[in-house]
Amino acid sequence: MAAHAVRVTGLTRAFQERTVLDDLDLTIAPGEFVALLGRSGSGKSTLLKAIAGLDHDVTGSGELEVPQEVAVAFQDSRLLPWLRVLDNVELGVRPGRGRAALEEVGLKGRERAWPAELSGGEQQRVALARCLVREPRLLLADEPFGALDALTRIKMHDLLRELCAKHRPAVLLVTHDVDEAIELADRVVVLQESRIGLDLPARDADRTHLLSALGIGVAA
Ligand SMILES: Nc1ncnc2c1ncn2[C@@H]1O[C@H](COP(=O)(O)OP(=O)(O)OP(=O)(O)O)[C@@H](O)[C@H]1O
Repeated sequence: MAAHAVRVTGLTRAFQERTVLDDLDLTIAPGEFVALLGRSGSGKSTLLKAIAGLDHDVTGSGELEVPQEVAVAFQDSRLLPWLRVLDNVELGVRPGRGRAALEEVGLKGRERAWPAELSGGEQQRVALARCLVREPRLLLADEPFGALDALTRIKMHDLLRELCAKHRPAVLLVTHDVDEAIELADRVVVLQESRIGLDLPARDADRTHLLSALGIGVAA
């Protein structure tokens, strides 16, 4: 097995005059779950897109090593409205594995539904199933639960934890939610001033410390 699921060295990305990522390094081990925090506009999505291979304008002395089997989940499920749930899940992959994946995310029986007939949480479950059928070695998730209500979010946390324990992909989860990061991840990293400023095991991560790293003061 490869020594790492992601290895980024010297990654730089600028938009016009503004350098968003500057000579950034990040390594993720196989099976490791990393939560990426950072202030709004700090470059979290930019980093995720670069790792996903969706950004061809990254520059610098950058070296990007990412496995072939990558799946990406976004805040909106990005399901195609004209395809039924099962066809969305199996889009671009060999048919046949979608039913099992839908069962894994608790949507057995909804294969023939249209995306518009599903709730937001159910649509995110379909998006997770779509990731699962790809058997990813790396799952990149950009605020996948950001638009969900609190209760649905808790259920999705449980589901993601369960799926990760079973399939063991490496995960890079972009989130605004410090508690979500500590709860789900093995390791928490914070983007600060265009680089990884803070990098620590989730078990050592302290809520107040992380909030202050994000520039959010907490009253004692
Ligand atoms: N295509 C683009 N063109 C110009 N500027 C961009 C582009 N994409 C991102 N940026 C800028 O880069 C910076 C980082 O954006 P990014 O979306 O990565 O931040 P983020 O940390 O994910 O923010 P948020 O938490 O608010 O989603 C922002 O200032 C944004 O305006």
